[in-house]
Amino acid sequence: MLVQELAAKVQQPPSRYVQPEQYHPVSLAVSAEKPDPIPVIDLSRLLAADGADDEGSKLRLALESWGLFLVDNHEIETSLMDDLINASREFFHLPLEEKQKCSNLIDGKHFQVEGYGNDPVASKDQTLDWLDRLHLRVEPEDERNLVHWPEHPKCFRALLHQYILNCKRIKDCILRAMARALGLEEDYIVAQFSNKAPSFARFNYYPPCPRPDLVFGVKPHSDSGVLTILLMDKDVGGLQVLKDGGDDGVWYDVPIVPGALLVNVGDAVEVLSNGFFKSPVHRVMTNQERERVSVAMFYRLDPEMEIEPAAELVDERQPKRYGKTKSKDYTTRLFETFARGWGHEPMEPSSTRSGGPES
Ligand SMILES: O=C(O)CCC(=O)C(=O)O
Ligand SMILES: [Fe+2]
Repeated sequence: MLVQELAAKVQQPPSRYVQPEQYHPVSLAVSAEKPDPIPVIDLSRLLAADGADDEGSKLRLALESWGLFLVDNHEIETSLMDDLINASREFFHLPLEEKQKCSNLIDGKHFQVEGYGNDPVASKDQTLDWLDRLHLRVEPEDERNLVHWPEHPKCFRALLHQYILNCKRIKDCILRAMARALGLEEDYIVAQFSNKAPSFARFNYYPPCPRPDLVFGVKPHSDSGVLTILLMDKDVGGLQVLKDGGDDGVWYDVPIVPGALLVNVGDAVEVLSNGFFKSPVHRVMTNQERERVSVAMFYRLDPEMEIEPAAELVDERQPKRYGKTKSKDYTTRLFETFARGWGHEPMEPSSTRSGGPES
């Protein structure tokens, strides 16, 4: 059942949405105090940077400590971001029959990654998250499956297309700056993308939830790909990031900064950087009164591509922390661990990490 329909009916979340006690959203430490605030990086200054100046070192520090940062001065018009969020909200507010035209179920039964509906469910023991989604493969452009792209609101497709073009530009700038910050050749990360590398737009819709103390909007996970660019609801927060990993980690609210986008690295960058850059564990809290909408752009490598730490970042002092893995094997492990309840496992040498609801 769609969470939106459920939310309109029930006073209490059904047991399938209630987290086991040890994972209750409130039983984990949350801190409003930030050791160092999540940085806001100015993209135009980053572009001009040569890696040694302020913005480049700010980026490096952000990715070593948080694994994420906010970015402004990115040249996406505020009106485009607002219109896309509004069009997404409008889509989720359409009658069910209209939304079902984009359904992610084939013949009403078999789940496929693209389309509108629930997140995939791997087992009957899986605790479910309080959200619905519209998931679209947006690149390569000639492989777009327009049957899943909403026809209403009328502006939706054009806005999304415009937004994708802008995000691609931002993604490439950031990946180049990241390579510079790691001391690698500027195109090192960009060159890992083949023209078959897929990217996805994921529209998340979180209806109000009667028990934010028991239910997650999205349970803790890390994103498996290379980079995620997130456009957040301007009015309703909920995203939190875990600092310093492991059981002793502390959760911090990601602030809403008007006009800024959130960028986080995924597991693939953690591997390529030999662990210098962290793929952050994050989660989404629900809200009792207000719905929330977000749009995530996920950039992934070609599923057949093998990745491993850059040779330049491995030496006697910094031994290789991850083995060689096929990109698509992340996707498989991602979904298995996420379904088990905690979409992240402590890193071990030569193992891969996994997480992320983006499958
Ligand atoms: O809605 C958000 O703020 C984040 C969602 C998220 O983490 C994801 O879609 O992977
Ligand atoms: Fe995520």
